[in-house]
Amino acid sequence: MWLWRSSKKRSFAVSLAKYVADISNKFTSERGAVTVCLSGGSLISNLRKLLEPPYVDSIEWSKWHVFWLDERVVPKTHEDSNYKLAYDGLLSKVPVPSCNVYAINDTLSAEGAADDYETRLRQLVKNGIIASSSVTGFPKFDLMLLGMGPDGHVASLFPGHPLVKENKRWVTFIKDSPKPPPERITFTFPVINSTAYAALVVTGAAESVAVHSALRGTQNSPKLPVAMVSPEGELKWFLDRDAASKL
Ligand SMILES: O=C1O[C@H](COP(=O)(O)O)[C@@H](O)[C@H](O)[C@H]1O
Repeated sequence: MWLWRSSKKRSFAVSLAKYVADISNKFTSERGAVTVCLSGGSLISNLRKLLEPPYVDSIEWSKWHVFWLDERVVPKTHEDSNYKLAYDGLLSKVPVPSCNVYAINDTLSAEGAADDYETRLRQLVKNGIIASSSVTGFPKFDLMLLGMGPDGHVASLFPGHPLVKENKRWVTFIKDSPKPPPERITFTFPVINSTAYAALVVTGAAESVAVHSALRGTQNSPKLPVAMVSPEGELKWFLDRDAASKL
């Protein structure tokens, strides 16, 4: 596990952009494509330096395939949509082909949208766009960019919720999310933990207690969802000064 702590907001965003660009370049040159999973929340603004030189010009955006670790079951035009957040803040400003952007079907129920997303992922594994983990048999995305809420949730996997124990489904749904909106779909931990590269990108003082619990907690501390992120590949934490303030 690798930890990057920042004392300046600017260098935090630059370090994150360099990390994403380096991984993107590795996969696009090695296998002609890169599968990138986005979160909602503060992540998209934390990726802002990707839109500036040298990163915006060095990334082969046409080879990106974009997924969501979790999505709120709302229309794509709704202010709560993680797709809308990413589209407005990143995807509308770079030449990722629209056919490579895998948004949920927002006309379906939460159950239906989760089933549909999992079916589409299975198809993309079959045709080789998404790799498959030889260790777990779950899909192996190239890069997951995870945010974390102040309660230690990642994707839409919340502390104490039974979904954190789901070990068969690739994508599941929640109808009682403690954070609004209540209906969401989410990747499960076996999928998250099969990724090749994962970055936990955390900013803000409100998150510092959960960061401390995940990184310095004792065995007696309750295990937050964020502490269950343990990929077979590489995990890096990107913390700004406020999020790291209790370490
Ligand atoms: O609801 C959500 O929250 C988490 C954390 O958001 P943040 O604003 O505290 O960074 C986010 O990672 C997730 O994708 C989103 O649906």
